[in-house]
Amino acid sequence: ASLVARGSRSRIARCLRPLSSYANATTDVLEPPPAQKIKVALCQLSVGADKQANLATARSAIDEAAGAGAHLVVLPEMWNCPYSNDSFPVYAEDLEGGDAPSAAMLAAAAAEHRVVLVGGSIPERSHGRLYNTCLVYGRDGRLLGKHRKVHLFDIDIAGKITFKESLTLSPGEGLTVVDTEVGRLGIGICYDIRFPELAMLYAARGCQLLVYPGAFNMTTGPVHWELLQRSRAVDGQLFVATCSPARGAEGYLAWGHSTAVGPFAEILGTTDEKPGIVYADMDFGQLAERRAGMPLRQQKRSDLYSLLDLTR
Ligand SMILES: O=C(O)CCC(=O)C(=O)O
Repeated sequence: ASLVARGSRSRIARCLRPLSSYANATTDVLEPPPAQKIKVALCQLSVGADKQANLATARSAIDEAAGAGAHLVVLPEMWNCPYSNDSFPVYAEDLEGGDAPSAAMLAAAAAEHRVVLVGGSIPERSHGRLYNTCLVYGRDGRLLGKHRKVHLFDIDIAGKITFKESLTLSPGEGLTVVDTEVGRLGIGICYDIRFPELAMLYAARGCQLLVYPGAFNMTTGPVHWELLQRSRAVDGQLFVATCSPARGAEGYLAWGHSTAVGPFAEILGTTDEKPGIVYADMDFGQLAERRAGMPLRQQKRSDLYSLLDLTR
């Protein structure tokens, strides 16, 4: 009953559908939009306690990236606030409530520079709950998509790192595929990258590039960050981009290493832990080439296994 009260009625109803009714849900692979060649900028930003300063830092990075000819600009996870459960409620913005300076800055910057902007993530307040939310803007500054992190970062690795986003945040309830002027994007936030089914559903829906704003840490970053990106790219035969905050001197220490990966798992651009912008050229025409050379989609044994898209 409490679940229903929290607004999950439709989700429960969906779960009660007989499995057989999903049978064809993921076999219909959507064709991607026409292939484009784009320049992507991943802005690895310094983030501190001063929200105004964080906004100014983000704005000047977008300006710089656009000035360098980027068509798609990406910001990090939680770029307007320190990454901590104490900070999320304090820095959160109500996107429908009219007082959302971070969102306003993103919309204005996208429109002014005529770039597609994947605005990292910020804490969002909505109807008494908090979400870790990514806003995607088109070249006219219009909001094209909103992804609320669906897999919350709740881990406890003894003696290394404990974090529990669910203490303050609620999970999103949907997948986010966004058709933009630069191509079809699938959006995930940080921990979402650990779930291959999400990425494979995005691939099935014709996404050309998966974008994950993220802030891995000093324990999982060195071992998993690049591995996960290259895995998602090679499984889905598509492009992957991640964007992290730069590493600060205290508090949550982000791994950094914002990276762009091609559909053969090749690293197209990466960096260390310091602030900076990573540029990568992506030719979405390569997707057809890679998929023709290694026709994994046709070779799948759908008679033995399949991925169910429960959102359809
Ligand atoms: O998956 C990890 O190791 C890190 C994830 C994370 O930092 C996050 O989801 O914010």
